[in-house]
Amino acid sequence: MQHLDRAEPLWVSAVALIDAAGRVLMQRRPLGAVHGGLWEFPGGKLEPCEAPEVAAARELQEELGLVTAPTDLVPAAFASGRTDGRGDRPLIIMLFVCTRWAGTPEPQAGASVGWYGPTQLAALAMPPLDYPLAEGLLKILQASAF
Ligand SMILES: Nc1nc2c([nH]c(=O)n2[C@@H]2O[C@H](COP(=O)(O)OP(=O)(O)OP(=O)(O)O)[C@@H](O)[C@H]2O)c(=O)[nH]1
Repeated sequence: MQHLDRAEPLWVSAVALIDAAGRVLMQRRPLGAVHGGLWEFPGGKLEPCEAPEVAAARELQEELGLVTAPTDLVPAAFASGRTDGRGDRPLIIMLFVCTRWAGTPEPQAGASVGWYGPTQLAALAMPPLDYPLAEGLLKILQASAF
């Protein structure tokens, strides 16, 4: 009999911004934060009753000052695990691909961003669930014309 987990999952939306050269924007978490210094896809937690695409667009605006339309966010991959740091609950991260946005990424204090090609992306140090997300993304990028 499987153990029933009664903790509410934490739902997170994340975005792979792809530029004209096929590079992916990654964000480095501030040192001292949970997963400090690691590279992740920009994004964040869904607010109550918020649709994943809407959360993803909101997080891009809040974290990087970028404007995107939720309709320009294409579902690409998801990863499931458990939260690290504070608490221990199921964690589900939904990754979208986006090739159209307005603005130049401006990371918040302590964070930084970089554009990475597929080989570089695979070699970055990331939080645990960003690895399967990156793997899923790279398969999609290989198979498509993004
Ligand atoms: N991207 C990513 N986030 C993870 C992983 N594991 C894990 O617990 N998280 C947590 O998922 C949450 C992502 O939401 P967020 O991006 O809005 O969080 P945040 O940096 O503002 O930090 P916060 O939790 O202090 O508000 C964070 O609490 C982060 O620590 C993982 O493998 N990848």
